[in-house]
Amino acid sequence: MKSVDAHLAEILATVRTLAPLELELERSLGTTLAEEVSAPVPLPPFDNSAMDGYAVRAADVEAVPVTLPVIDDVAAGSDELRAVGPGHAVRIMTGAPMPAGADAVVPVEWTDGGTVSVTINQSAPAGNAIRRAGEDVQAGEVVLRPGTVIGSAQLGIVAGVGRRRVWVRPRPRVVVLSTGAELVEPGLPLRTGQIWDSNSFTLTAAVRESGGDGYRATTVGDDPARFLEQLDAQLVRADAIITSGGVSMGAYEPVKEALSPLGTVRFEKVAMQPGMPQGFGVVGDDQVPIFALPGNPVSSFVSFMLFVRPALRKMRGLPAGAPETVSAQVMGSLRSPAGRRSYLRGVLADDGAVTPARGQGSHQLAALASANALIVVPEDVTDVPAGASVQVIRL
Ligand SMILES: Nc1nc2c(c(=O)[nH]1)N[C@H]1C(S)=C(S)[C@@H](COP(=O)(O)OP(=O)(O)OC[C@H]3O[C@@H](n4cnc5c(N)ncnc54)[C@H](O)[C@@H]3O)O[C@H]1N2
Ligand code: MOO
Repeated sequence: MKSVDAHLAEILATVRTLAPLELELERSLGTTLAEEVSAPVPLPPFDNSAMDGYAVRAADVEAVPVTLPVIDDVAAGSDELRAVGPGHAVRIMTGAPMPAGADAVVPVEWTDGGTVSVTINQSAPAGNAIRRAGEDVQAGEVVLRPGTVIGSAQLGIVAGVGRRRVWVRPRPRVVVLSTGAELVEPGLPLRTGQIWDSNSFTLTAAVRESGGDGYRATTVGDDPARFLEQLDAQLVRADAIITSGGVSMGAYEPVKEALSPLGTVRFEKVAMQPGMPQGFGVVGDDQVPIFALPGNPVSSFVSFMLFVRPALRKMRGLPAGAPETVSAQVMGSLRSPAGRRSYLRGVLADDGAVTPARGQGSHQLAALASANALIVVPEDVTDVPAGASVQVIRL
């Protein structure tokens, strides 16, 4: 059997980092920056007031109380400014440019709030409540480097330096296609032998959580020809395809039957539990990577975490490898098949104790939903006693 590490290595060697493109700022959330972004001007661009109050000469408010004439009113955005002469005050708002001559701002709370003249009750030292030009960023300074994932604050600074469009590696578009004649859309009634399709929802959501744009395609039954038609229709909008089901040893395995003859997708047994049957390869003229995951709900989810998620990171231009693990102490005994690496579901507490979930079957989706960690049991270990130290992957 192929090892988990060898399978991941093959996947990472096959998938390519997506080419950069220039996107409108609004569409760049969750993408990876592919250029250096710098500020064309200093930020703030000019000295300005940090508070609503009065711009004065500090020397004029050393002895208080003092009453000064208010010679002007400046709001943020004002561009016609009168200089503040000795003994004068200018009413000023937060963000408004400092008028020439003034070297301090007295907050309105320290005054009587007058508009013709103002009585100041507390001294303000030179520089008080002034935000200097370039205090955030100098002109020409780099604010974001390539490889940065654009979140809300990063999107904000791109706008803040005046950019409308930005070069990024896009979020990978991933089409999720589940197969199985027994599958029914949630919301519709079940007949004997049917189950509601959950995998396509789980996997599409997992794509989104992993920084991709997941598209859930219509489920296909057990007919390989129908599967190929649907795959063909979806390829135009996909940077990667995920299928679920139809990859093991049964009589109706549409994914395996449809893809094996192409010669570009391999179906193998990977030494893990759950998730042993795996298909991976490329399809179509553009050699789109395809992950043919096993149909059991826990198996497809675990396969996604181990293989698809790192691949999506590589496509996004981010460092990619096996999921990180942390040490934990297991609160019950565990069993694992010899020669296979197990990923058992557990609840990891803040104190580093991990409690195995009640159901460890590949079909026990509720137990997966109750878990927040996968407990990793190495290939050469078959019994883990309660209290042992284990490695876990946080979900
Ligand atoms: N004789 C053997 N039988 C099986 C083997 C084997 O090695 N020899 N492997 C088992 C393992 S391990 C797995 S995992 C499954 C993988 O099966 P398939 O990928 O072919 O998936 P299906 O047969 O279509 O379905 C398996 C199971 O999962 C349910 N399912 C499928 N799709 C969905 C979905 N979208 N939402 C919810 N549940 C789904 C399906 O009803 C089946 O119960 O094969 C074992 N058998
Ligand atoms: O390997 Mo299967 O994925 O255990 O249920």
